[in-house]
Amino acid sequence: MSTSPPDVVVEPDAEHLARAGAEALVARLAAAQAVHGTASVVLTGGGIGTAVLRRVAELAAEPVGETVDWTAVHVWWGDERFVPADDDERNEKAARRVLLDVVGVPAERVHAMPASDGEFAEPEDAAAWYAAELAAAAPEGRAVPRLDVLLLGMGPEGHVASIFPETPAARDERPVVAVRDCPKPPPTRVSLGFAAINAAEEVWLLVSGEAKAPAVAAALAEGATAEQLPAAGVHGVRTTRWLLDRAAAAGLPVSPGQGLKSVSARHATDST
Ligand SMILES: O=C1O[C@H](COP(=O)(O)O)[C@@H](O)[C@H](O)[C@H]1O
Repeated sequence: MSTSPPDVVVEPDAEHLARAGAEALVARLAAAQAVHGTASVVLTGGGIGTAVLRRVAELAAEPVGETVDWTAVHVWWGDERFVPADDDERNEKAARRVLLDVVGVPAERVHAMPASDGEFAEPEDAAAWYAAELAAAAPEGRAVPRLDVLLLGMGPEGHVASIFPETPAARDERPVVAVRDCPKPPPTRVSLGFAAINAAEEVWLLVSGEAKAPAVAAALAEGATAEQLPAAGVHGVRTTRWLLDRAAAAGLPVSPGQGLKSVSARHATDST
């Protein structure tokens, strides 16, 4: 499938990145609601991903944030740690605390991945259930519903969601996969696979810090396969956007504006 080249947005530091990401997300959700009545977002865990959600919650109290009707937003997750529901490692727990409970997304629109102390004892069963949830929300014959924005963090080795390099998840063609023996703790997880991630309208990778600069550069260069470097294997149907701070962008071969397509998040507009 041919996809347009990624946009690359570089902000001075993590704080500006979180602010820019939050502003862009609010604008995107508002635009999707203007067209469809509802919007859908796929959340990520991680440091900068959670910082963006915190900034979105702060924006919600400002006029610009009021452009989103949070009762009409569907929330999904890109990956989750298969631990008890109240474990601090849960991506869901952080998202609820910093954003969802603050802005009041209705429970029926919050599509959390199962926890290990819930209905399913095995992550494979949890993954199959989440795949069925996605399919139930999708149009006939499709595996996933319209996902307006899918947020991803990235690890220093290039993992996205819980797809780690050279692991079974990186070779799995199912929309949702169970992850065991994850190189980063906790070891048991559930993750969207490439098939679901790459069905999203827009995929935004939020990356901060110099430790991630080599993987950012490798993912944006030609050559790496998705199995070797999962971040290189993700893209949106319409848009793929890398939101970086200067430290994470340090390994890019050319500075934005001199070869890479560079846009300001503030000016990222919806063309739905
Ligand atoms: O384990 C995970 O890590 C990534 C990146 O986290 P970060 O703290 O290095 O930004 C995150 O995107 C993913 O959702 C999470 O489960």
